[in-house]
Amino acid sequence: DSNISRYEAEFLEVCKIGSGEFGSVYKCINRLDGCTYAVKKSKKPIAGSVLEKMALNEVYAHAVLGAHIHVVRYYSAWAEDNHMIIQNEFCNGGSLADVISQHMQDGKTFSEPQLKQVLLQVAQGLEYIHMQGLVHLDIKPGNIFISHQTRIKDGLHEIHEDEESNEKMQSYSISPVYKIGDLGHVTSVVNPKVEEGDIRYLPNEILQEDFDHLPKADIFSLALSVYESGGGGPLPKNGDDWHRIREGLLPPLRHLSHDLNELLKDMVNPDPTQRPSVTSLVQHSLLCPQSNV
Ligand SMILES: Cn1cc(CCO)c2c3c(c(-c4ccccc4Cl)cc21)C(=O)NC3=O
Repeated sequence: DSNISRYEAEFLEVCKIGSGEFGSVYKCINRLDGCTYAVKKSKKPIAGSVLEKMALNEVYAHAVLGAHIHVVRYYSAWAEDNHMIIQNEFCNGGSLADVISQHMQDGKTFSEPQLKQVLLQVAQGLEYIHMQGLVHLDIKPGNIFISHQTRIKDGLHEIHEDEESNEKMQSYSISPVYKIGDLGHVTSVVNPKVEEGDIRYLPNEILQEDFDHLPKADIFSLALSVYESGGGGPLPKNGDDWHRIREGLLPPLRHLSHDLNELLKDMVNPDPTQRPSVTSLVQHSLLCPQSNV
């Protein structure tokens, strides 16, 4: 194979923005279009292995899931020098997990209107995924990315922290946009190949290998992601606390309304058929615009 790296040829690597057993993610500027992207480099998985299936799965899912404002946009993927590389939309506001750990440090938390925005926007992204006959299966704060845009006098334009012109521009920031990322566990509802997601956000039926209501597993994980964003974390990985939540016992968050606490409780109902569908969520009176100003 040619020893010129497409990664080096096409991108200027700005900095590493994440790493884990999956590989590393870099903030990169494309030399041709000048735009910023998130580029993940992972060791090329062994041919025929589960990891290879997941890596291909992720690319197939992105390809099917075209463009939706609440799903991180995919641009390209390729293999080079024994690595898999995927180029995605860069979200400049970090992940929901970053915001939660920031809140833990400075003792702050999301307000009710902000939490409703997280719930509504991620539900809209999930509705798009479910409508394609797919499920995410790893919804969690670490996979929900945030994009801040500033609206200048006329039109929208992304802020880049290194852009000194911001203060001169008459710009003001508008509310953040939440986007579902990391499609590595995405599978089809009809012919599921389930790779379990993060145990802290997983409903019990998936652990029991009951895959008859997969879309409702995403609803369960979304509820716990919002619950943790509202200060209900850190969430248990096992033990009695883990099982209590799976029995539907979710201690109410005191600074939130009874209605929002009840909605989150409905979303973690032990019986997946009793949890609201994503369509009923996005139309829920509690989440519609006039109710959360
Ligand atoms: C760790 N990390 C930090 C970020 C930036 C958040 O401000 C990030 C992104 C992505 C991803 C990502 C996740 C899974 C697969 C591929 C990618 Cl590029 C990971 C990211 C992604 O697809 N888009 C991102 O912004």
